[in-house]
Amino acid sequence: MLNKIWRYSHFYLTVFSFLFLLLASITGCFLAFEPIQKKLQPHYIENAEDISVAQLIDTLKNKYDEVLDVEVDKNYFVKASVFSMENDVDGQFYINPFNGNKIANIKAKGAFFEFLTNFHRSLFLKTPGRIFVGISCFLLFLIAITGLLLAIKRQGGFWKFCSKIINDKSIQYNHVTLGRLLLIPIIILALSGTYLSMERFSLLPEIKSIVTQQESVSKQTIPFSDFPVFNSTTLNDVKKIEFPFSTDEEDYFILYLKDKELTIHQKTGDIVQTTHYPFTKILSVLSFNLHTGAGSIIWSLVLFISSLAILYFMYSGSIIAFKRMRSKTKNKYNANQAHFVILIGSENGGTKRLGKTLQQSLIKAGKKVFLDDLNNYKSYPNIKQLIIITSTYGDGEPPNNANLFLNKLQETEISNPFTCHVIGLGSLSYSKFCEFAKSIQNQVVLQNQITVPEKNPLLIHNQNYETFRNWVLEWATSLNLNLEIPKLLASKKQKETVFKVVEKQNIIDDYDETFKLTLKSQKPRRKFFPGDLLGVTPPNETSERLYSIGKNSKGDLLMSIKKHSHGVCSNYLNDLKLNQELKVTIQKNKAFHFPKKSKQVILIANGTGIAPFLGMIHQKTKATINLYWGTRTKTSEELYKAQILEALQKKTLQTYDVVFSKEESPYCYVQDIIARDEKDIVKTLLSGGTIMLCGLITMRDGVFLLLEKICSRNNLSALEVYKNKGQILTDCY
Ligand SMILES: Cc1cc2nc3c(=O)[nH]c(=O)nc-3n(C[C@H](O)[C@H](O)[C@H](O)COP(=O)(O)O)c2cc1C
Repeated sequence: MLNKIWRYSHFYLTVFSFLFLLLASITGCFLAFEPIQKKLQPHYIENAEDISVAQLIDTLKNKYDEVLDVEVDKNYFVKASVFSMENDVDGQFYINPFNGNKIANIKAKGAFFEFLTNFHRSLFLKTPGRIFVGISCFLLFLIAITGLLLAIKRQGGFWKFCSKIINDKSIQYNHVTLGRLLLIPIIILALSGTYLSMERFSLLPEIKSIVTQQESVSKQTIPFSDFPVFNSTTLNDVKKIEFPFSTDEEDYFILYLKDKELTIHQKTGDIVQTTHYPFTKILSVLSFNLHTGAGSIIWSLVLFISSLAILYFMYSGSIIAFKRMRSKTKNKYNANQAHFVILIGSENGGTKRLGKTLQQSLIKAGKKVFLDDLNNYKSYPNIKQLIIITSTYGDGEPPNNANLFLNKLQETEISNPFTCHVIGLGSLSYSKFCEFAKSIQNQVVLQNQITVPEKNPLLIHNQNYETFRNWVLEWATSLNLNLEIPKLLASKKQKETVFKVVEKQNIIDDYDETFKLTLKSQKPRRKFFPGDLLGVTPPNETSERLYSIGKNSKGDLLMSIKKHSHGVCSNYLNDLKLNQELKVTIQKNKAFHFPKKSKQVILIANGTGIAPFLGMIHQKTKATINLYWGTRTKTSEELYKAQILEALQKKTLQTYDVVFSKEESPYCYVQDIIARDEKDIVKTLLSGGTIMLCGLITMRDGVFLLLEKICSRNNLSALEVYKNKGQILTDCY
């Protein structure tokens, strides 16, 4: 409940103050450079703050006929007002406090910074603007605090707040990590700004200065340079020194320090009056310095980074909020009608996306399905299958919308029996990998009315969609369900690109017809990688077909397609003529890109699944590549032979093994030669190398069976571990 309050407050506070924070942060970024730019001025004298007042007064009295006052600003620039017989050194100007020499005239504040300061303070809206900026500043403080509370919850408690955050490359990771780093400067920025606004509108309590008076006790006249108070005070503490108006004893030195004012007898050097400023005034000076960075380059830089970070938080926060809103649940059937119930445990919406994809596939297959949060679990009168998909947070804890589930599971009476499957999403970087899914599995097996076919839940690392999709397909097959689940998670509509057919080659053998299309990108040129997917929508059709694509050594796009006699898309592509243009989309498929870090890569394909590998074998890489391909006949090999030989010659491909299932040969299927090369497989898995599979699901299942045996025969980890580590990549259909 509390967590919900923090989350909504964090969100709505940001929404209310969005525009003001945006403008204030942008101007703040520039204003942070003002103190830096000041320190780079020629009249900046290093170590000026260490000079004693006695030394400064002595120097000035000797140099000028009369001195009226001296001011020391936040950057320790010293301004003196003097009378002198020499014209050019009369009036007020900057001096070098070491020798009293004039170093620069006083200039008005730069027009640029003047403009920015006014905009930053009031957005040129005068008093209402100042009020809004002040309120936004306070809201920024509340946003920081609610963000802190949310982060503490996410990390699994106050003491774990500072523990390592695992980089799951998500925008949340950047949001939380940066927030943790810059939390304190941002809170200081927000509080000091709020304080200055409160002071401006007289909202601070009125506290009077405390004045204490003393009699001048000594009667002896001593030189200024011997005054104890002048000797013990350096310019570091001084804001202003007013000199006595005349030599009359009733006229005093007034020394304005950061926290008090001293009235000093001009003959004896005794302090005759001390005015202690109230703490509200001292805080005001401190707030000004902290909010503007005055006097410190390092703090100015911290403020600059913090202002930039606020802009980033607004961006990343918007993306996170948008993703959450997009993952809101919509149901076609209600809980009472549903035969299939999908319950989700998700904090940031990733898990919900998978649930929604399954929901849509089931609806397309004509099934009554209901999707909800795990926390809303109740009795479902018509349920047959319950699918629980959940992530894990904190240190093995439930995500926000699932913390009540385990209790509800025990308390809810089940009216009719059903089957339950549990899928866990998590990250292997956490010691308690998918712990919450495991806890659910342990609890559901104890329920009498629930059948749990799997001994263990399916555990998915890094939201690997391919693993999820494969599970769904297997689950659907076990229920005799004809389920279509997209190859890729739905993403935003892709832009269409025009390609031209530059080569087409057909091969017909005794079994089927296969053809290879070479396409050149026309305008707008599109970058693509082998393994990406090409979306083709045949004329008069609405649904897009996706093909894995390769690349030849010239950078042209390669497609390898089997012609189906009634296949609308394969016939459309086969009918394309040379130089004919076609509009397609390219969908990034990062999950099947060539691994950049692996030193050894084994590529396994059957049939037209060789297409993406035709590109990968031409890549410049330090990895050793071994290609295994299974096809039916020697004739079908002719389509790709030239490219494969070229790669072998150029040594971008190290070995190539082909097996023919319909020819006389020692091996029939790719699994057979892989079994022959067991040692290489073991070496690849142990050295962190990658095995990539592309082709038919039946081929994939056969290879997986073999790999499982190889793993257990050689005392390797279970195949699942390598899949989860991303060492086994598949693109199968
Ligand atoms: C702060 C934090 C703590 C996490 N703790 C765990 C954990 O203990 N075990 C685990 O397997 N995954 C953990 N994860 C990973 C998430 O479960 C994983 O990223 C999941 O896919 C997020 O799904 P969602 O977007 O639906 O919330 C953690 C992630 C974060 C950001």
